[in-house]
Amino acid sequence: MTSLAIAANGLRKSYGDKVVLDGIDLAVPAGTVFSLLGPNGAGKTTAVKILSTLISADGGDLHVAGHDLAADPQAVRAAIGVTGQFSAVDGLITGEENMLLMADLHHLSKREGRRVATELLERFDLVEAAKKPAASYSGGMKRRLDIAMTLVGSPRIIFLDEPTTGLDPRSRHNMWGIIRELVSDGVTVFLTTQYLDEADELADRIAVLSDGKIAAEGSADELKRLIPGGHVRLRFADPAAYRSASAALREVTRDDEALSLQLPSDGSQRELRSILNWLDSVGVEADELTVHTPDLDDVFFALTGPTGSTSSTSSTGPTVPAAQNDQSKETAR
Ligand SMILES: Nc1ncnc2c1ncn2[C@@H]1O[C@H](COP(=O)(O)OP(=O)(O)OP(=O)(O)O)[C@@H](O)[C@H]1O
Repeated sequence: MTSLAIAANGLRKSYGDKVVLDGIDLAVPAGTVFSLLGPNGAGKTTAVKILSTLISADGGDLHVAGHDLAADPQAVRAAIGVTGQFSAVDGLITGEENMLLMADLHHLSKREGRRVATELLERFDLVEAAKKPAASYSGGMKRRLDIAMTLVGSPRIIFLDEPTTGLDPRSRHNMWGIIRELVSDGVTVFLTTQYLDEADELADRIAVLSDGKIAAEGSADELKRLIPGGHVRLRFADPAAYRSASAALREVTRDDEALSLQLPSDGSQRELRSILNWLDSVGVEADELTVHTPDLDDVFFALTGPTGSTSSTSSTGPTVPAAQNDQSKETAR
């Protein structure tokens, strides 16, 4: 038994001759947030539907909550919750009735069902609205109710398919708080989203799906380092220090007005140390050093561009004297 909540090896799915998932591998450690990113139609929902037993895969060795998806889908279903584009909320009945219905589906006793419903309605700030028809709820309230309903069965793994699409910024932030709380309770969250800032905020690991394959996978920081564009900016207050630094550094981008120099860098600890050592060795002190990494938008566009996967790995080190620029490209964390 592994500590992976979700493990997929060679997950395949086609519709007719359209290959949607072309043998992808996923490994989601228990108690973490994993985000599957991809453009429209990339296959995110298909992956969620397969892993949550709603549809079957064409191939692959798939385990969720330690159970083989093909051999024991019932056990998988008992361990998971799914919320997302296909909402389970019934608008004709009240929020409370929706919750109690869910409790019935999970075979909770009347008394236990009431207790769980009350607790979750409180937790999701739905007490005031509990006796009103769910159709009258705002988008954010409906999403909260949807997640509350999912939690009635105390799932250890939750699939959230684009949980904040269409929500206003405040509701999105509320939802992020809810997701963080779930994870702090030990729940594993499999999140699909088109919002890169959402993956950046929440996910421990992110996989970018493109053309049926995982184009890249890693933490948000690791992914940002995959593409060129990261740099370190050195700013000087003293024009003389600026001049000596720019004379000594080769291939930097100079900004004579701002007295700043820009060096290509992946922002890793090793590179920063190398830059700092070099500044010390030439006796120059910068007044400000800032690290600029590409954001996830840059990564997303580079990996899922119009021509498909164009993964490129930056091998540009800081432009420090060659003798000191000997660090490998492994990440510092
Ligand atoms: N039942 C189906 N029959 C045929 N094709 C399908 C079916 N379901 C999905 N597809 C196709 O599979 C591809 C992946 O769809 P999917 O809904 O998984 O993408 P997605 O990444 O979730 O997209 P979005 O962000 O738009 O929700 C799309 O090209 C879609 O048209």
